[in-house]
Amino acid sequence: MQLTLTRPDDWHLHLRDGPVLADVVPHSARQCGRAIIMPNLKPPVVSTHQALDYRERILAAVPAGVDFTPLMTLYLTDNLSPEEIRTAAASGHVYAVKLYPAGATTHSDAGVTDIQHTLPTLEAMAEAGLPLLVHGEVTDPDIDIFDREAVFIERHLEPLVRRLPELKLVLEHITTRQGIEFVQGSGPNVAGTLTAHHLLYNRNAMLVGGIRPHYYCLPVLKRESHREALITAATSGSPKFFLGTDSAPHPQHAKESACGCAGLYTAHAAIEFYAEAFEQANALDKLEGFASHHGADFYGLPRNTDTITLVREPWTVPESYPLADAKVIPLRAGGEIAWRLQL
Ligand SMILES: NC(=O)N[C@@H](CC(=O)O)C(=O)O
Ligand SMILES: [Zn+2]
Ligand SMILES: [Zn+2]
Repeated sequence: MQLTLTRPDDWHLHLRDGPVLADVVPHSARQCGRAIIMPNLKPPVVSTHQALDYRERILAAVPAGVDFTPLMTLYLTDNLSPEEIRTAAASGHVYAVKLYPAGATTHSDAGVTDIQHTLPTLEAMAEAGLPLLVHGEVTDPDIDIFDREAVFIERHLEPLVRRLPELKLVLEHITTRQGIEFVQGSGPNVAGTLTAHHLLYNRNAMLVGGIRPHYYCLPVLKRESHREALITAATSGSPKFFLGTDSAPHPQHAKESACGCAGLYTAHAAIEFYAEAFEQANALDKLEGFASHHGADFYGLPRNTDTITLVREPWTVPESYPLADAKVIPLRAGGEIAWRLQL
C-alpha cells in the first residue's frame, strides 16, 4: 500500500542551535517543506536580527539539494516592543511570535509574566497579521499539572480572544478536550496544532510499568478520553487543526535523570507517526489536509507543490541518533513503525 500527499509542513518545531543543528535539521528537511522554528533558545530569540542570524545557521545545516525553509518566530517577553513587531513582519522571514508563560516549560524563564503587559505588542501583531503561538499552560503551583491547559484557556485565552478578536492565534500542542473545544468555539483566526505523540499515546505510556522519561513532555500526556478528542479533531477535516510535531531534542542524559527535561524527539519519523495515528482512526484520507494544507492556508502561505510518498513497509527505529557529542533517544527507539517515507 502507498500513500502520496502534498509535502507536509511542520508548524511547531524545536531545532536548538549550535553543532546539534547538523544532526536534527536533516530529519525535518527530508520530510517537510517548511517548519515554524521555536525561539526558546538560551538566550531566547527576541529580535528580528537574532532570528535572521539563527535562520542562516539552520540553512547551513540543510543537506545539499534539499529544499527546506525555516519560518522564524520571536519569543514574546514583557519587553518585546510594537516597533520590533513591525520590523519582524517587514523582514519577510519572521512568521509568528511565541508566548510562553514564564516558567511553563523548557527554556521559558524569560516568558511573559502577565499577558496584560504585552497588549500593545499583541495589537501590533494583529495589525501586521502575525500570529500569536501559545504554550497554553498556567504555571500557578496550586493548579494540578493535568489541569494546567484547561485553566489557562479559561483564565487567559478566552479573555484574550474577547479583547483582541482579530488577532490570529494558534493554541500549540493541544492535549485536552477543552483545548479542542476552545479552538472549535472560536473564530476562523483561531487554530490549533496537534503533535503525533499526543495523538498516539495517553499518560499510561509514560507511567505504567515504570516511569518512562522519553514519554515526558509538556503539556504532559493526558488520559485516554482527551486523546480521543484530539483524534476526532485531527481527522475531522476541519481547517482549524494542523500538524505541529513539537519535536524537541534533549540529550539522553538530560532526560534519564532524577529531574528529567520535558520534550519528545519525533522528527526522525514525524509523518510516519501521524500516518499511524490516522490509520488507526480509519481516516488516512484526512491526513493530507491536516499535514499539508490547513497550516499553509491558516498562515496565508501557498501550499507546497511537490509530494511525498509513504509506503506501508515496517522498519525499526534506531536505539538512538547522534546529538552533537551526545545522543538523542527518538520516539519508538528500537521499535517498529508501520509506514516508511520513500526517498
Ligand atoms: N514540549 C516540550 O516538552 N518541550 C519543549 C518546549 C515546549 O514546547 O513546551 C522543549 O523545548 O523542549
Ligand atoms: Zn510548548
Ligand atoms: Zn514546543
